[in-house]
Amino acid sequence: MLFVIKVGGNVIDNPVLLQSFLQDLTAIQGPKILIHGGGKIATRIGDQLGIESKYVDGRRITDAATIDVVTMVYGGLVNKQLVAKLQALGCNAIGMTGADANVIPAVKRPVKQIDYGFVGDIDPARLQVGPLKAMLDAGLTPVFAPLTHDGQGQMLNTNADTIASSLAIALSAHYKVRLIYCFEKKGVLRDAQDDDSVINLIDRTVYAQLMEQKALSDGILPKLDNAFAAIESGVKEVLIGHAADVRSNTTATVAGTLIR
Ligand SMILES: Nc1ncnc2c1ncn2[C@@H]1O[C@H](COP(=O)(O)OP(=O)(O)O)[C@@H](O)[C@H]1O
Ligand SMILES: CC(=O)N[C@@H](CCC(=O)OP(=O)(O)O)C(=O)O
Repeated sequence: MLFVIKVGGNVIDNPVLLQSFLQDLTAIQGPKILIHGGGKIATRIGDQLGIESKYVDGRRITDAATIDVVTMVYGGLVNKQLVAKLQALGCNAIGMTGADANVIPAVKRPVKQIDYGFVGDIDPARLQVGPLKAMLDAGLTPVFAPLTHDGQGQMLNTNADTIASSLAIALSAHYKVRLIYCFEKKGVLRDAQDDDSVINLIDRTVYAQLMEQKALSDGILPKLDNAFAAIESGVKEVLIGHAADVRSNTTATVAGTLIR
């Protein structure tokens, strides 16, 4: 079993939670890949540089100044700090973006009503997973920043949840894959205000009901869309849960929300 594990910006921003998450990750035996976000950190550093973050429907508009900020923050600061912390724990991590070894080629999102700027859309069928297999065979743990490239020298910003599901889909041709989304809630909640209202299982029918009840908003929506894309494209298991539950989520006794 290959574990493809995504950790969000709210966990990365919490030093205590992050450290115990990285310890748990290190303890997971067998091949694993980490994908990290960091949207909140990019916003904070952008503010410090006088580059304001702009969003449409909760999605970042990545103009020329912003792609430089996110390349520095995701590909540099966050990625290298995670790699260094994992190395300190004895996990042989190797930092990656989608440009490295050409693992994730992307196309700049076409401009329709909204110009998202330098945002990359991915086709999982175009991913080059050969170099990743070689890294995993060598005992390395790839750590991906949410960045891709257009093959013509331009870096692109891609949502970390989407990178995780695309990698999971592409690797499912070679491994039995469990995709685990780790964030700061115990799973998908029936009531976003009640941290204990975790829904154990979500299928398309339940998803439609939750949408109708307006129980879902913000960042949980792309997470669920990406989770369904994965489960419908060859990924064996998809889980959404708390970062503190990552170890049990690699066993048979899962905590959080199972997607089916
Ligand atoms: N029903 C729900 N269950 C869980 N989270 C929800 C729900 N509705 C809205 N959310 C929000 O979605 C957020 C998760 O998305 P996001 O912040 O993008 O996570 P990450 O950075 O880990 O990818 C949660 O922090 C929560 O505020
Ligand atoms: C295009 C796009 O949405 N890119 C995201 C990438 C970071 C991310 O996904 O971070 P979290 O997982 O912490 O939310 C952004 O710049 O916000």
